[in-house]
Amino acid sequence: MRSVMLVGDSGVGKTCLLVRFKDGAFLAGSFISTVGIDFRNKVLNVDGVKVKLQIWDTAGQERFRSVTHAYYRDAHALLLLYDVTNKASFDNIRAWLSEIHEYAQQDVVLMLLGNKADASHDRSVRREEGERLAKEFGVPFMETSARSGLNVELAFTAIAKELKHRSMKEPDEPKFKLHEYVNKEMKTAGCCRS
Ligand SMILES: Nc1nc2c(ncn2[C@@H]2O[C@H](COP(=O)(O)OP(=O)(O)OP(=O)(O)O)[C@@H](O)[C@H]2O)c(=O)[nH]1
Repeated sequence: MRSVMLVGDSGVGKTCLLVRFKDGAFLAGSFISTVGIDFRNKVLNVDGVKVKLQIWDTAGQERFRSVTHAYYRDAHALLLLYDVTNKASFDNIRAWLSEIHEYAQQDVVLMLLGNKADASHDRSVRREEGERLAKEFGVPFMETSARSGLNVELAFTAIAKELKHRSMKEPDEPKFKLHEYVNKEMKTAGCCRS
């Protein structure tokens, strides 16, 4: 079982992203903030191998930070989210990265996601800004939408591929490079993969 944690400000869409991935649906209706931490399991078939993901949905609210800090250490991968319609959530990414640096394992698999890419009218963070920040910190990046499904499957599959590769360590197998995989997928998909 590989453990993946969703982190980022309150309201960026962590719960919705997980529900979209797990159930293929958008959690419409009023926003119910996560209290503390919650998890869902999902088994993925990665190149013919079953990869079990335990996906932790953390509360973004400041008052739950001490609860979530305790879980960082056990995470094999982190999906760090901001909301493209909320500039403050983007500006906070630097603070999230230093928190990750402090509490997570050094070799944790990390990916930055700009969520709510569907909300083009309310957008306040351009894709290029997300790309630039991700490049500065050397992490793979993609925009997602829990509402439309854009890149949701891809984000989790990319993480699962990397985790599978790390756990197998077969010397004959060519090294999987998460960065290259994401870049290639983004290029083929163009702007609008769902
Ligand atoms: N347009 C749009 N709205 C979204 C998307 N994802 C989430 N939302 C909305 O954003 C709000 C917050 O979503 P949540 O998934 O509950 O946010 P969260 O990050 O889990 O918040 P906390 O639990 O407080 O940390 C809800 O009203 C969702 O309907 C998306 O991809 N597009």
